Amino acid sequence: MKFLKGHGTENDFVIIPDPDGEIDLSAALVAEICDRRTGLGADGVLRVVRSKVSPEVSEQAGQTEWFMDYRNADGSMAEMCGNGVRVFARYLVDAGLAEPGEFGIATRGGIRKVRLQAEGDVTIDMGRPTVYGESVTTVAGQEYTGLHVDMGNPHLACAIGDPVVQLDLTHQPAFDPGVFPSGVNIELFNAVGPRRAVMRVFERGSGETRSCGTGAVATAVAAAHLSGEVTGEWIVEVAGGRLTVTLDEETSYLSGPAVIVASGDLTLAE
Ligand SMILES: N[C@@H](CCC[C@H](N)C(=O)O)C(=O)O
Repeated sequence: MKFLKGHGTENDFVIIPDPDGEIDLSAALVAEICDRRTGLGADGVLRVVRSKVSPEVSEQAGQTEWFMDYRNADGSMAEMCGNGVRVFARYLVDAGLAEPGEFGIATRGGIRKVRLQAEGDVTIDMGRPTVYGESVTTVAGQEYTGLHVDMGNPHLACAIGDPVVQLDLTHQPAFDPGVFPSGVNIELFNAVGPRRAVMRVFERGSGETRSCGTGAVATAVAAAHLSGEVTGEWIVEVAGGRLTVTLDEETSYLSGPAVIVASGDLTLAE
């Protein structure tokens, strides 16, 4: 099996090209690949498959050539992955499978339009965030209130008073399963100035990661709600770098670096 490794602000992925949809990617195989000690190690897997051979996105096939089949490190499927789409787009362009410029990528959460050149940052139109009410989470015994934001996948973005760098995010934060029956990605952030936030994230299916694109947009939405200025540009600083989120009346955009760092052949041990 051919593979590549890439990351977007250190949210890292194993990319598996499977244009004709021939690989049976079981949850166990994904978990094995993503294991950081016994596998290649990654926050998730991006299977690159043509939309027309992917029954899950058959209604998007007329508009997009490629489907990002995203899996979390534990093998579970997710609807969307913002950094994943950016790395996926970088792979398509580097591999000559898409032209630099603008094109759409199919995801379980719908089509996402990307914009990129041969080099440099990758920008995605992330769609209009859906904002629900407040909900609570408990992190290391401390309860925090946040905003439930849907980016295609579920988020709870919490502005907290404690410095996020000091949080113990080793364990799964508690959340209300009545509000999030399929689990949730939890962002904790400090608003550190006008239109700037420092964020940490505990991702559903992957644990704490060094960045999360959908989480960065959810954080900007929650921070913007608190500030009262619901449109404009936000810088979201994460452990792995810096993302720019732009909110307007209609939609949201996510920009940042996305790079491919390695490639090889993967032979599975017996
Ligand atoms: N890291 C991603 C989000 C990946 C999916 C998430 N863990 C979920 O289960 O919803 C991003 O960059 O958005």
